[in-house]
Amino acid sequence: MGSLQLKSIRKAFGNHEVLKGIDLEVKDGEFVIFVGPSGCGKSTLLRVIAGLEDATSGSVQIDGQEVINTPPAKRGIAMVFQSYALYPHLTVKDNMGLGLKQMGAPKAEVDAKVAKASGMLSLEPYLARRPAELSGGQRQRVAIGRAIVREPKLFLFDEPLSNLDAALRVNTRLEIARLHRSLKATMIYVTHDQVEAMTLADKIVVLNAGQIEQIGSPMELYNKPANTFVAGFIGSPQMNFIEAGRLGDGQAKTVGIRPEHITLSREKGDWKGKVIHVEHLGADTILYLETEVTGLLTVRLFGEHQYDVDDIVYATPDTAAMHRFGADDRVLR
Ligand SMILES: Nc1ncnc2c1ncn2[C@@H]1O[C@H](COP(=O)(O)OP(=O)(O)OP(=O)(O)O)[C@@H](O)[C@H]1O
Repeated sequence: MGSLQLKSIRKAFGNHEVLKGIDLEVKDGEFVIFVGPSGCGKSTLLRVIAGLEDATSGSVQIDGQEVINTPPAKRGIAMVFQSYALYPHLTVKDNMGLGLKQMGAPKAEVDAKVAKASGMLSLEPYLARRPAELSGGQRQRVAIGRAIVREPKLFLFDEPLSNLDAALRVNTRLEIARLHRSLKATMIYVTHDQVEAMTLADKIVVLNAGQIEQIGSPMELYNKPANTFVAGFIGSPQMNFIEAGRLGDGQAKTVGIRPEHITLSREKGDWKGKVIHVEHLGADTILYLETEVTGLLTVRLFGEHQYDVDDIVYATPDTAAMHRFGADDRVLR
């Protein structure tokens, strides 16, 4: 079991209120990811859940039990940090088993659980090494293994892949997804990386300036953003925002259209413009246009295209995929 309930969590450092009333329900077995711009309070919220930071007010319940006054070690959680936080003088095996050993578990149990976790993470060849003799990816797997060995109710990950190179990030991401499936554990994960959030999460929590902007599955946030903040934050390249009046829409303030929901033609279309930059990414091409109606417009075309800087083109949006936002920046349905 590992459900989590946060009620009205507030946290201030001096006069600076970093969390402004967070309410959140995480079900047993869910994978929940916190995203948001730098400084919005993601890590602070994770640390409040872990008990590494005291909330100024509010309630944290794990499996229905209030833990706000419970020390971190007694909350039944395990945290994996970006910096691995391994003991340099201990071997991989001892790093992984230390938590259980300190809790007084018998040696045979510690050995069995370390063997099982190291099997899941393909760490068997490295058990006798010390952290300095491992690559970054291997160290992060040891940190994850150490969390698994403790069989926590909740796994908390604070940007665990940020120190890894691109290829290793992908591998380790797959490994975390696989672990989540096999352990059926509750995981809460902080990241800057959109791809990680979209691919790993059952539920994404978008935070902004200490408040939740929207909670939803990755595709809900992509297809039905509640406001311009979420619309602009989820999706890369970013959604285009156009002043609604320019499109003759008197009711909305802003119209949003994703770069992949626009087609281009050299002959005809809705918005005439000039190509100002082209990015060939292999599987797709990103074009930046300047059009009279929309101003700067980003267009994403699948495959390779022969458009060049200074070409005159016509862009046509898929009107069914447009998002309309009102004066308060909330979506109009
Ligand atoms: N111990 C502290 N003392 C004072 N201010 C703090 C402390 N820890 C965090 N803050 C401030 O709280 C705010 C939120 O920080 P937090 O680390 O939670 O953000 P974040 O969303 O995780 O950012 P990033 O993505 O850059 O890691 C920031 O303005 C930060 O400067």
